[in-house]
Amino acid sequence: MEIKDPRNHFSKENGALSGEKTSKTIRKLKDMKGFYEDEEAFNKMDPETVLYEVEMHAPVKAGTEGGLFFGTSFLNPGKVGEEFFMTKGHFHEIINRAEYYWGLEGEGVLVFMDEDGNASAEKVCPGSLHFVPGKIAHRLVNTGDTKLAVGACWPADAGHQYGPIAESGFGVRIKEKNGTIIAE
Ligand SMILES: O=P(O)(O)OC[C@H]1O[C@H](O)[C@H](O)[C@@H](O)[C@@H]1O
Ligand SMILES: [Fe+2]
Repeated sequence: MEIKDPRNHFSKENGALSGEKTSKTIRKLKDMKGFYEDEEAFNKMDPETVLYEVEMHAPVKAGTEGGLFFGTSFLNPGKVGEEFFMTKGHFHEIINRAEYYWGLEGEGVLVFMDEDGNASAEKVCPGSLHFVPGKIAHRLVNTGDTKLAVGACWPADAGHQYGPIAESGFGVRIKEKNGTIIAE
């Protein structure tokens, strides 16, 4: 029997993916209307500004029970007003589905929120490991001056539920005030 070469690779430095069945999603400022607090600052910025990119390895179809997806998110550094660049954030469509995140490069914060709107936050750094339990919304924030790269692995049938976040946010925003990173 032939021992084959691996079909996929990820960069040990920043998690960049290569190989079969990988895809890339780009999210720009214009995709996040209503997500940031300072609408005046938002409207002054170039809507084509790239906020983050997600590379994904999807060996099975979305919705496959028992399947897994593997991805790396790359968040650019920057702010809208005082608020750091962040992902949209989501609950899973099948809400009890959990997920792992791990920090690869850069500095950030992972914000969690339960179904009652109670929020909490953890620092993300190279080598940090984060378990996101089911029924918990999650959002990544880049609090550094460099790109934040974070790996993730989640069930292929988890799906994304953005509605509740678009409506009422996470109850907490990660900002820089007087040179300090705060959650308020
Ligand atoms: O979907 P967003 O909230 O914009 O986050 C961007 C992406 O971040 C991680 O890689 C998640 O595991 C993905 O499922 C998610 O799509
Ligand atoms: Fe998720």
